Amino acid sequence: MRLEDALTLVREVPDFPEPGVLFRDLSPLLADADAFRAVTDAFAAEIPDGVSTVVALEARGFLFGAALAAVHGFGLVTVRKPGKLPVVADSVTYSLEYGTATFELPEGVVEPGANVVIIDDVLATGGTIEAAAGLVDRAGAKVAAVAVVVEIAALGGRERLAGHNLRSLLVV
Ligand SMILES: O=P(O)(O)OC[C@H]1O[C@H](OP(=O)(O)OP(=O)(O)O)[C@H](O)[C@@H]1O
Ligand SMILES: Nc1ncnc2[nH]cnc12
Repeated sequence: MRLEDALTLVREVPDFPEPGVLFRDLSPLLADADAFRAVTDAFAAEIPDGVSTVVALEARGFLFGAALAAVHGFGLVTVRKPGKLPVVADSVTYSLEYGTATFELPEGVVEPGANVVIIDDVLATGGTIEAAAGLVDRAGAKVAAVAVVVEIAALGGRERLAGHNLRSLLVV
């Protein structure tokens, strides 16, 4: 399936999870095997040479990050919401379009000096990815690229992540 056809499966849901938010729901895209594969392959084409590791962000970033890592041969690091990891290297609290959250990085899985790519489903304000990039940076690794399926341009995430190599498959 062509990437542009796969991306037509992103669904818009008004007023979720709170009034005023237009939620971009990737469930229909994930449910279509050809579309999911097209997105996974499109991500792979965006990864710079020298990247060893995919850093995937809980929860929806896990889906795309794990598929990319498994199909295209990268290690996978999961950045998790609090209370899930038995051994935590570092944590950060951040705000996103509709609230605040905390991320934790597992101990001993980000190699200092490694080149990593951060994968998530949606870039909105950029708070989530900025927080994850901070964890990677403090672990001594390099964020070689950041890639998302959907970038919501009006929310300014790209500006907030200035200086990062940001790749978006769909800008809305
Ligand atoms: O650019 P931002 O304004 O930071 O928002 C983007 C983040 O919001 C969503 O995650 P959410 O925390 O809702 O969690 P989920 O993936 O666990 O559903 C989405 O998956 C991104 O991670
Ligand atoms: N509008 C939105 N749709 C889906 N995920 C989001 N994360 C933050 N804002 C979002």
